[in-house]
Amino acid sequence: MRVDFDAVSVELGGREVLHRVSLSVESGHFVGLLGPNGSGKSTLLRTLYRVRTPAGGQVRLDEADVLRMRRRELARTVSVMLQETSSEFDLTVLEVVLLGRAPYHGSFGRDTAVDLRIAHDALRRVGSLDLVDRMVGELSGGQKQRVMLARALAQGGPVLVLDEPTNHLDIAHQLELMRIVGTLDCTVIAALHDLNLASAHCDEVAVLNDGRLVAFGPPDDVLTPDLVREIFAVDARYLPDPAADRAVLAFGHLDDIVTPLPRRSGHRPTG
Ligand SMILES: Nc1ncnc2c1ncn2[C@@H]1O[C@H](COP(=O)(O)OP(=O)(O)OP(=O)(O)O)[C@@H](O)[C@H]1O
Repeated sequence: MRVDFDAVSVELGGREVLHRVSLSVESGHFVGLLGPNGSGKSTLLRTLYRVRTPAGGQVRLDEADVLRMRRRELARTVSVMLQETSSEFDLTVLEVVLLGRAPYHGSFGRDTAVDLRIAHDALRRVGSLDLVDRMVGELSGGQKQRVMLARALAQGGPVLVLDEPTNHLDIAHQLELMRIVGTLDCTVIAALHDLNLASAHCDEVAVLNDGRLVAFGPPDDVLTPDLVREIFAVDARYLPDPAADRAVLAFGHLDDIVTPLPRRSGHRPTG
């Protein structure tokens, strides 16, 4: 399913936090949404699952305006990996993952055998089936995050939205999450902070700065050292990674470049 943000503007607290953002995500593509803190990534994602209503512009799923879709239809179409909230602390892992099946039930619907199978499958895919009977409130940050991915997978829509999905994960689970997401047969939009992770796994990246879209395209075209320097205010350069047959971004403080640190005589190499 194709996702179109068409000149989307959002006002919050009397301030325009998104300014006419236009972005088209092709069906089946994995797009990384990048940008400094406060640049508007979460707000843009929220317009897609209708937690924020644009002051101007339109968000479309194929040709459908999300504001005109029925809530249940939207929930069956856009799966969202949320951060867990305190309301889930008293539920078991299985109960939380089954919440992803709610859009498929009537008001008093019960979980079916199919729902249970889908929930168990989702937990197996994220490597968390062993947690199935644990209370969510007792889990570590990374364990909770994998459970929330399982819930989004159980939701099963053709569009998947992830907001900083890897911030609690150790490096192995970061790579695993990106691998799982990359193999899904759906359109994925993920707010990410790790530029190398985005570069290695996304088809395209979109860069926001101060509520405006400043670049969109394949990661290698977009994430130039100049762009990274300008938008993220850090020094950036590519270093070869022969094992992966690609280059990776390395970062440093801009100040270190402008004003090199004085050499400390005690640490001079000998010999
Ligand atoms: N409820 C709100 N009321 C007023 N301003 C808000 C509200 N929510 C967010 N903002 C502001 O909107 C701007 C964009 O916030 P948003 O959370 O979308 O950024 P982000 O790029 O996701 O940031 P981060 O990387 O820190 O998660 C920020 O300046 C933020 O302070």
